[in-house]
Amino acid sequence: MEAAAGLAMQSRAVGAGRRNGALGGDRPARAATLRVGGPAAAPALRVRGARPVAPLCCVQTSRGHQSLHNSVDEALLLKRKAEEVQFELNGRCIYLVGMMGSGKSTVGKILAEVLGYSYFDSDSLVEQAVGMPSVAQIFKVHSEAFFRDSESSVLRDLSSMHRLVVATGGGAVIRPVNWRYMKKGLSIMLDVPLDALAKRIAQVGTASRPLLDQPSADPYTAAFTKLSLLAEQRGDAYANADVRVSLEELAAKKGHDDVSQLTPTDIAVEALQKIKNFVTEHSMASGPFDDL
Ligand SMILES: Nc1ncnc2c1ncn2[C@@H]1O[C@H](COP(=O)(O)OP(=O)(O)OP(=O)(O)O)[C@@H](O)[C@H]1O
Ligand SMILES: O=C(O)C1=C[C@@H](O)[C@@H](O)[C@H](O)C1
Ligand SMILES: [Mg+2]
Repeated sequence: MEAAAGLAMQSRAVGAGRRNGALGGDRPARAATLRVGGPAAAPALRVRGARPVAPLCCVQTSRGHQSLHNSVDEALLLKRKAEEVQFELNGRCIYLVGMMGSGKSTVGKILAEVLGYSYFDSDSLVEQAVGMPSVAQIFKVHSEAFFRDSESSVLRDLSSMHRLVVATGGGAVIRPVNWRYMKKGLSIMLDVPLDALAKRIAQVGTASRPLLDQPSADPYTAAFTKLSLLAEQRGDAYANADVRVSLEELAAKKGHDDVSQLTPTDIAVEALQKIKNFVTEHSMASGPFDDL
């Protein structure tokens, strides 16, 4: 099925083409072939506690001081990591994969902003292609199989472009053909403990996530039970990702008791570090990472 064949995309330029990388890394996303109707504007880069930066003399309490410094430090670290990886990334797209609620959209927007890439959410693109307001409705009116076909078409179309960060649907990993598309770029798996995922999802309810929506159970239990099953079924598929960011490992490295103490910026910084390691190893093993 070709629900997305007429996919109309306008690359929402989150600073696309704004930053320069060498080796053609400043190539703008090729949006001409695709027009996304009603693109969601990416929010400006948000770092925990960051506000329009007031002069330090205006910061009154020591806590405020601390928070401002933390925010500035985090933002600078993020920027430096992005600069380190930009050259070697060479315009290659980044695909975020992971379970529902793992932070693909949140981290994806930060990465797009700091790398000067455009950000897309594949679920939103499917909704636009099909002409329905939600994935839940597509599942209900059509079927999961119909949604999956459309998702593959969207990923195929995106795979011909450059300088994109794509937050994929949680189940995009299950189809081998999708990996053929995503392997044209670099994939990052966000590995989040199931308990943390279920808590995040329970906060907003399960209605927007048709695979988790079981009216008989409370949202946490419904999410946790189904996510456990999906994690077991999809473990191998997620392992195809080039890079894995484990929140448990990152929290331990930073001396936190719990993954909830990690900010999206912490996770984005770690993702950039892992990307850097991957492209460096890849270049050393098989020549420059520039076979776009
Ligand atoms: N590091 C984090 N710590 C705490 N909450 C987070 C973190 N990252 C994201 N969240 C929250 O978790 C929820 C899910 O995040 P997000 O939408 O980014 O995940 P996703 O993987 O894109 O999910 P979806 O399955 O809807 O596509 C959101 O409410 C978001 O604000
Ligand atoms: O994990 C999944 O299978 C899904 C995740 C969401 O992002 C949507 O793509 C849809 O609800 C299916
Ligand atoms: Mg998302």
